[in-house]
Amino acid sequence: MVLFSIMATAELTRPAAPSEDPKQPVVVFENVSISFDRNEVLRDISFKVMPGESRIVLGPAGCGKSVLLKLANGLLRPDSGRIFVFGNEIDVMPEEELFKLRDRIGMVFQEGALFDSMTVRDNVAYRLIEEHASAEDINRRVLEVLRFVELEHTIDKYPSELSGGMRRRVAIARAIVSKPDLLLYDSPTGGLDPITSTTIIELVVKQRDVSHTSSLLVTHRLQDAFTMATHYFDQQQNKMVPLPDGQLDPQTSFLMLHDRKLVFDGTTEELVHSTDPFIKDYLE
Ligand SMILES: Nc1ncnc2c1ncn2[C@@H]1O[C@H](COP(=O)(O)OP(=O)(O)OP(=O)(O)O)[C@@H](O)[C@H]1O
Repeated sequence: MVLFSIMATAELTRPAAPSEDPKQPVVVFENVSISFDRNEVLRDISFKVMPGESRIVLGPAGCGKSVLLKLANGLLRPDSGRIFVFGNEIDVMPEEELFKLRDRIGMVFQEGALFDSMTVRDNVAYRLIEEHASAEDINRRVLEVLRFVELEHTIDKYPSELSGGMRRRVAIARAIVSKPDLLLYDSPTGGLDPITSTTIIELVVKQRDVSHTSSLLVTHRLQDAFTMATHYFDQQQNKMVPLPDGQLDPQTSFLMLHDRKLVFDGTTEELVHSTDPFIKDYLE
């Protein structure tokens, strides 16, 4: 296993997105539990996401990582506990208010989940159309995000004409089109080969370092997680590069779920040095 040196400097700390109060958590889970048909999936989960932070959610298959993301955008409601997003308690929020709140949240679903019958343009524009943005604004913004994910040339194609990696890029473009303050990524590299996965993580890191958007990212690939923790996006070189001197990104940290509970909440350094037998086993 690779061990990393502690980030000694504060200058790599990213600022909060301009619309955010840097001291107010973007997401707070307080003692959240949820069951389906008496099958308890999450028990007493508490954690925070601060502005500009990327929190990577790890854990074995079926441990509730997707459920946690769905709780964070109000698609599921907890049985007990409280969830705050942008300071609003969402577990008691009426559906129409949740709808408005979700305008500030971008979600990249498992497998991308694009609309197959729509072109790339319409997939990406979907949310802006729902928000009744003007045709001119929609065009401009769709082109802007497709350029960001380097897929401008696919604008008139259908998802079936794209590779798996391209479809994920479109899914990311669709999630960021309305400039969200929180991004929820559900296994953005799931089912992709390692090389394509790295290009998707490079895009996630680019989004993180260019827009400073807070995020929760579920992944099955430890490699993705450690790439995010050890790299940054260099805008001059227009590529992702390792942080100097083996440093770690101070705003990328980890949550680990196991057997319904949150068994880890901490930094990369703390994770790799954990003496917990389950975590050691998981990392190996
Ligand atoms: N809407 C639902 N109704 C009933 N059970 C559900 C529902 N959503 C999730 N579950 C159950 O909750 C558990 C956790 O599911 P979840 O998809 O969150 O796991 P995960 O950690 O994301 O898994 P994976 O790593 O395989 O993607 C599973 O047992 C699943 O069957």
